[in-house]
Amino acid sequence: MAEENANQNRGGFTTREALFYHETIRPGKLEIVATKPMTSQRDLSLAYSPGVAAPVEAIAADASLAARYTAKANLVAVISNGTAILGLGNLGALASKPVMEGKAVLFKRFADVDSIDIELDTEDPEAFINAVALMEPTFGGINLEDIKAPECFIIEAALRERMKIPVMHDDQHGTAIITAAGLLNACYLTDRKIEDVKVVVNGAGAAAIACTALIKAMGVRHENVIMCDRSGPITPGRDGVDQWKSAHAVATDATTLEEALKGADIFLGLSAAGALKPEWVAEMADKPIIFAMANPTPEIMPDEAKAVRPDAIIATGRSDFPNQVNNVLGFPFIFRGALDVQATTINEEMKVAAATAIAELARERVPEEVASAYGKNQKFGTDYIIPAPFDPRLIEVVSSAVAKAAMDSGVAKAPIADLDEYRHQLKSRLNPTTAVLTGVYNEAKANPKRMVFAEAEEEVVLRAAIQFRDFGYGTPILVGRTKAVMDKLHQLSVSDPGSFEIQNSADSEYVPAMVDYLYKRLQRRGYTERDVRRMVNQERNVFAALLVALGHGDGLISGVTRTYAQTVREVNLVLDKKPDALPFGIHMMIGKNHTTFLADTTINERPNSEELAYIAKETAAVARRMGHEPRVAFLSYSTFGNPSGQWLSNIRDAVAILDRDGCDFEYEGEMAPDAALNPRVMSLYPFSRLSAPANVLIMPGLQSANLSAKLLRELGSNTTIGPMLIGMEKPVQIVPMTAAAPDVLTLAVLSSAGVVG
Ligand SMILES: NC(=O)C1=CN([C@@H]2O[C@H](COP(=O)(O)OP(=O)(O)OC[C@H]3O[C@@H](n4cnc5c(N)ncnc54)[C@H](OP(=O)(O)O)[C@@H]3O)[C@@H](O)[C@H]2O)C=CC1
Ligand SMILES: CC(=O)C(=O)O
Ligand SMILES: [Mg+2]
Repeated sequence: MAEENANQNRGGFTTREALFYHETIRPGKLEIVATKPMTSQRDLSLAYSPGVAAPVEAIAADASLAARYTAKANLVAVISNGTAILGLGNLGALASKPVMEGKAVLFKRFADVDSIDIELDTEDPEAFINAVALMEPTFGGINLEDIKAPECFIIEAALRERMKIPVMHDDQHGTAIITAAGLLNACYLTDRKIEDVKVVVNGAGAAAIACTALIKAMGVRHENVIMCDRSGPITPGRDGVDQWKSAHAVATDATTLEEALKGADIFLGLSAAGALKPEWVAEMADKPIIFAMANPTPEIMPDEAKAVRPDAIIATGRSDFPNQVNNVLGFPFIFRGALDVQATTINEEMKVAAATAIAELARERVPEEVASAYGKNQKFGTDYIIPAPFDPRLIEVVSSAVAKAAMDSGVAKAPIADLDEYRHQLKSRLNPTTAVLTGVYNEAKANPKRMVFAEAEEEVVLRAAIQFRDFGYGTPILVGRTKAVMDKLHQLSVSDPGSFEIQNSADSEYVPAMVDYLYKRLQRRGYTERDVRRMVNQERNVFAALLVALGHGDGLISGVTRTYAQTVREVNLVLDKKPDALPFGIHMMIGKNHTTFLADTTINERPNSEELAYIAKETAAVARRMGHEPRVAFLSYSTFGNPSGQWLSNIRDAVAILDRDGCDFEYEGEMAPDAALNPRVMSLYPFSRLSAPANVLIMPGLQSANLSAKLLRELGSNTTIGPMLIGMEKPVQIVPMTAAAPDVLTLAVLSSAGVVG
């Protein structure tokens, strides 16, 4: 690779970096992961011979059981012959593999659809059709990709006819759905009526023809669309025009793309890099809408278009510019919905439902995860006409709309009875935290509290506070300098900043009472009134805790500007622990199939047996409040005395205390983590009182607890929530200094729902 090629800028990275990405870790972007254990002779017998005969016979007797006993129902093939790889042209089946692997990964990442790429080395439609049709037993759906027109039309129509599973050529229909959604919103933003817009489509291939058909079905008038191919506008009777292009022929005086664009409202580019010149854009109507969707290089770069038409709305197919109009927003979610109802096809109703759902979603407030991922505030407008691919709402909203449309139009073999429950499952599918925390969120909403956000000048905290209010969890009280907080609220495009309660120690009416209260509390602990006044005025944790102590707020959240220990110290100046309580910390680890609670991860360095027993009981209670039947393991390096050691008696005594107290949950110890968590190791100890792997792990000391929590956060694949502080007289939560807004929000909600505290 010549050095200048290696360093070619490809939009924020070089050719070398893109190649390294594909080469490193292991070549390519995909691997297959088994869903069942395969570690013992028994596993082998079950998975393969003789066990596998059971599902074989069942499926032979009833084909529908393939959905139950195999991966078929959630498996989609991404199939290409490489004749139209993005906008790079016909580079052959093998060269298309990186794109197809990529699409397979996107299926998994965005919609938990298992997917595999298949590249077929043929340009003969008949051979292609036969090869794909024969694969019907393997897959739940077929996503055709990057097959050029007009062969793609013949191939897709034949396969839809022959196969009883959904077949969709993504470059046609996936693209059309997203384009329609984007155009609806762009027209809305520029006050255009869909039936009046004048559109020039550049390109007359797979994507262009399908997009044009769909926007016409949604109201754009046939005579208002001029479609151009490499030879210019397609007019009735023009030579060399096939049946698919001629369906969009219109009479026009324009003989070139340039002429066609004069006065046009919309340019829809599904052609090739650089096909649109800035000087032609200059001739378009006011507030022109420019969708330059060729990949990887658009028909015109956004800055070139903006330079001549600052009033334009511009979209491309790329992730590195605003308004990514790309079928990645569609195909994962469309297939998710289709698979979930076992749709026999993807019909027009399902496509229109998807387009409408995506368009409507863009008009709603953008969630924090998206704002964090994109590093800026996104709000419906000319630079945000369509949701971003990382928007976690897409799966819920688009897939459920598609599933419903499939049911309503009679193509669902397995209709869903409870669509609300289905939406909930969709949400949880990618984010197990959602499933675990939904009950807590609902509890918070049912009984909204006033939560003091002690560090409201910090953006992560402010974002969390805004969501706390907007999602109806309660009322945030923002502690900070009034102007600094107001400026940040404006920067975050909050429409009603004046409606937030801001508490500023410089002018709060509560200060005299606070000083009075705190002085009484601290005067015999070495503090003068002047010390106290200074702390109230200058220490935001002290001021915030006083708001709670004096009843102006129900709970407190802090931690991003001070270390954990310092924040605890400042809060303790004002608030006590609960009588007879031992404050401690819990980390919650949420994995795909299990949730585990770890304690004490923050406060007590060497808990004695009474303290360990207390921590176990309280952590079990938190687990239960969060809907998990607790199974407590007291962890150690030793399992039931082996190896022996001098640190074990504490743990044994803690178990004896639970025996004495007659607890209503399972507990056991001392045990090493494998004896607590791994069923095979557990089976070596048939006398153990744990009926299943433990989900509450009581650690022997702060060192091991804190290290484990942090190691799991850094090295494990689980989502970590916490530390959650237990045992304070008022709900107080202290987040890590590295917390992002969703972490702050989660702890605020857990606290306000009374689940922890
Ligand atoms: N953003 C997105 O989500 C998507 C973008 N695309 C992009 O759309 C483009 C076309 O893809 P696809 O439809 O699958 O490919 P096809 O091969 O089916 O179609 C290509 C079309 O583009 C036309 N074309 C090529 N160069 C020019 C040019 N300079 N001026 C006018 N027309 C031109 C061809 O004209 P002719 O018929 O005369 O050969 C043909 O009609 C690609 O760049 C692709 O990356 C596609 C799908 C999704
Ligand atoms: C995005 C896509 O599918 C394409 O450019 O072909
Ligand atoms: Mg494509």
